[in-house]
Amino acid sequence: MRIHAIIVAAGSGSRTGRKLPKQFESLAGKPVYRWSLDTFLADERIDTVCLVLPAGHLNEIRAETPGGHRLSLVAGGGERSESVRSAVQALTPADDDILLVHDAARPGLETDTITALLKAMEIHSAAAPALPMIDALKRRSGSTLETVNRSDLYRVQTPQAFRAGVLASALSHNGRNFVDDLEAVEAQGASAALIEGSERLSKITFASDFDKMGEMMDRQKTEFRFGTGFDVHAFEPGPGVMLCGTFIEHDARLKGHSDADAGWHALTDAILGAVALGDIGDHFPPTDHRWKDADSGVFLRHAIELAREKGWEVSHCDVTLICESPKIKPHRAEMRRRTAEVVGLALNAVSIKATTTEGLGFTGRREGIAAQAAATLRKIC
Ligand SMILES: Nc1ccn([C@@H]2O[C@H](COP(=O)(O)OP(=O)(O)OP(=O)(O)O)[C@@H](O)[C@H]2O)c(=O)n1
Ligand SMILES: C[C@](O)(CO)[C@H](O)COP(=O)(O)O
Repeated sequence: MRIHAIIVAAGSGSRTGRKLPKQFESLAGKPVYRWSLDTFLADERIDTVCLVLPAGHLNEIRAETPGGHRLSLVAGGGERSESVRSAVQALTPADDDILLVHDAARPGLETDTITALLKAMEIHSAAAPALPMIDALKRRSGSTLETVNRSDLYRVQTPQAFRAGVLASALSHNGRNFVDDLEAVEAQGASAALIEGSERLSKITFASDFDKMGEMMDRQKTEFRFGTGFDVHAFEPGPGVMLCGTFIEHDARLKGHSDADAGWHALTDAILGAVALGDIGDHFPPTDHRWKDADSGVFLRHAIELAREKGWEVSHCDVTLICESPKIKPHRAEMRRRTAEVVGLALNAVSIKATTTEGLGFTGRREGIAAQAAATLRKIC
């Protein structure tokens, strides 16, 4: 089963009263159509994206749109339903594939909506985001008004999700233009779910909608992740230990392939854990001679760089060192300073703590040191 996104962007946007079709106007830094295109392309669950354009814009948009083999561009028709038909024909999906049909004029698409639609599609053959009616509804009849019961009425948005076989047959058996794609399958009695829509998903229809939508797109969303790490190193004879980038004179050193800095190893794992990129051993195997006696700052910086490549920044960390000796407190300020420097954080976002295990276990018997760490990472979406 494959998942295909169709973005219809072949309309003329006549109701805006502007010359350029609304989907090509710039909004909060990029063309309107690019917002949902980028959201679909960034989503690894989506196998292919089909962007439907006015025939006259195909070459220009092809030149300025990245997307590789997952993106195809198709010429649309005179009505919205014709544009959807062109995309379905070009994609040739299998009957049980999922199609997500979306208006380019709704730039505020978020991944959460795609997730909710795909969940609904586990039991339904169609699904769409919808909002309840919040204003009173009236029907005019001559000079009098009649109140309409709004309890079962909804404003339906896009993307609208379908089993491809259901939508393809509904569109091919009826050549007319539908208000939306759900209308095409409603006549066939398909089971349809409504998931929670949002104001951010509103459509740009009139010129006045640009300002409202631009403000919403400017309001960026911050996503947070939290990771944890744990590490242990045994003592062996030596002049002292390296912990959180700080050398502490002691009657033993920590045994390890690298400098055995258990504090920074736990922190490295917390960062890798937050972004689900495996663990320190995957990236720096103890069998690799390059890491013999290595400064653990190299591991920490590498984890931060890997997270950064995926758009994540470390915003806080908290390390707990577990040992009877050496005493950590006199070195805590230096450990925080070194950690803040390497991770690129303000001092007040770096916590280093220490505890004993009250003489119990291997740390209590002074056989080694354990460390655990937590890290918060944030991403501006
Ligand atoms: N022949 C058409 C008509 C519309 N659409 C797309 O369908 C979406 C929703 O339609 P609507 O808001 O009605 O767009 P327009 O038809 O362009 O607007 P207008 O009715 O004001 O001309 C838009 O992304 C639009 O580009 C399309 O791909 N092909
Ligand atoms: C497809 C649609 O956006 C779903 O809400 C809506 O039906 C389009 O209507 P319009 O009259 O073409 O704007």
